[in-house]
Amino acid sequence: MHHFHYKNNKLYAEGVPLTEIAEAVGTPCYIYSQATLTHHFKVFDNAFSDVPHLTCYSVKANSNIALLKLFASLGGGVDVVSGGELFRALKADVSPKKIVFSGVGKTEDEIKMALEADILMFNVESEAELETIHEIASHLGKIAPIALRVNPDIDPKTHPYISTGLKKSKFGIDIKIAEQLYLKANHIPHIRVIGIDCHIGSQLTLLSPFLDALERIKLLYQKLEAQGLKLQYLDLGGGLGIPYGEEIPPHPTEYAQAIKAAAQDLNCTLIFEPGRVIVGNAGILLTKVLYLKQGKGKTFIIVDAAMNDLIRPSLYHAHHEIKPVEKMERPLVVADVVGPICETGDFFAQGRKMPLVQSGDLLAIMSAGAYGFVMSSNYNSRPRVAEVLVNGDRYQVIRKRECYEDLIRLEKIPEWMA
Ligand SMILES: Cc1ncc(COP(=O)(O)O)c(C=O)c1O
Ligand SMILES: N[C@@H](CCCC[NH3+])C(=O)O
Repeated sequence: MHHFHYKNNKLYAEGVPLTEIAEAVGTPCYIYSQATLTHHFKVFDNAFSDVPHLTCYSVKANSNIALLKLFASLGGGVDVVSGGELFRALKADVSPKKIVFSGVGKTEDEIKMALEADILMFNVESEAELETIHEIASHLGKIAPIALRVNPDIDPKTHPYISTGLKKSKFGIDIKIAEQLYLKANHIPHIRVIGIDCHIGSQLTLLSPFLDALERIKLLYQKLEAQGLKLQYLDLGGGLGIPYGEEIPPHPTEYAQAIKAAAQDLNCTLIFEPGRVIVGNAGILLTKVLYLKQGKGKTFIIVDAAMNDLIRPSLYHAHHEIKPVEKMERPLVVADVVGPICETGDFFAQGRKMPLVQSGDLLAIMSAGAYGFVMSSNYNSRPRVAEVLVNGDRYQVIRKRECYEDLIRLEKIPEWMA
């Protein structure tokens, strides 16, 4: 379904021309399609509708509270990795019993907050963390529901920065020692062992690493069951990739069929933590061309968005399609699309065939709904941009553009300098 589409050579988000949003809200800004968000969530969730499951949207991909509210209204839970994400989820009225808490470095305050909220479970990533959770739970007179996040040592065949399920990575508990830790955890008074979890990486474009990981997890699950430890939840994390350019990742229904077939002999509730596959292609970053500049043997298209707004190209050399908001007869050039920041790494595309745009033209940087706004910063003291949600013919700003005052609001000049 294409909710970002051309009509009369103009790019629309659902029923709204992007030129209209640019005029009213200004650029740069993020624009999300509610129809796409809803469709992606439903396609994923419905693919598992014939088995007990819970879709826990991974908040880190895009944490805007309006989006969390939307997924909660569709019956979703969430996967959080910090107190801040938990706070947002609770504000968005996500049911605490649909919240899982992952992450290698949960602080005491975060653990306390999650215990007080009565979340579904902690995905525990080390023995030391398990002990801390136990200590805090016993202070509070609570029982902490947990799963161990097991590292199955599988190569997800994705970018090294977003691979998490290899033995050498910081994530999860080595599958070789997980069994012992399970048996130990099962006897800790303020801990209730209810699940098993793994997450091997992000932007996976093959099914096989998911299935290889599941095979290993399944073996451990069955070993534990044989020893009388029956786990109620099997959390397979997130990671399903999306097409940014040429790649063709498995469709969620294909993914679901393969997982369901492999897990059919396990009598448990499946949990998923999809992020990118739900929001990635439901958002764009709208930007305006500021200047054209002829470099040595190449053209620079300088736009008003920068790496502080969308860091994926700079950080991972990630590919994002860049489309003109108004299609015109223009010759093609090979260009670098760059931002105003004082870093050579501040680019959205390098050596890309682009229409020879002019100053004032609008461009849409596609597939920017996941790990876009959430990874933005104030580098170069650039206010963070607005986020806009489109719903049919309507749209609304769901996060205002920051102003210069916002940039210094939390800062203080020491008294001795006054
Ligand atoms: C524990 C965990 N769950 C879920 C996700 C979501 O991943 P994705 O956005 O690739 O679906 C991540 C990010 O990789 C993660 O670290
Ligand atoms: N930030 C990464 C994904 C990280 C996944 C987090 N576990 C990206 O933009 O692709």
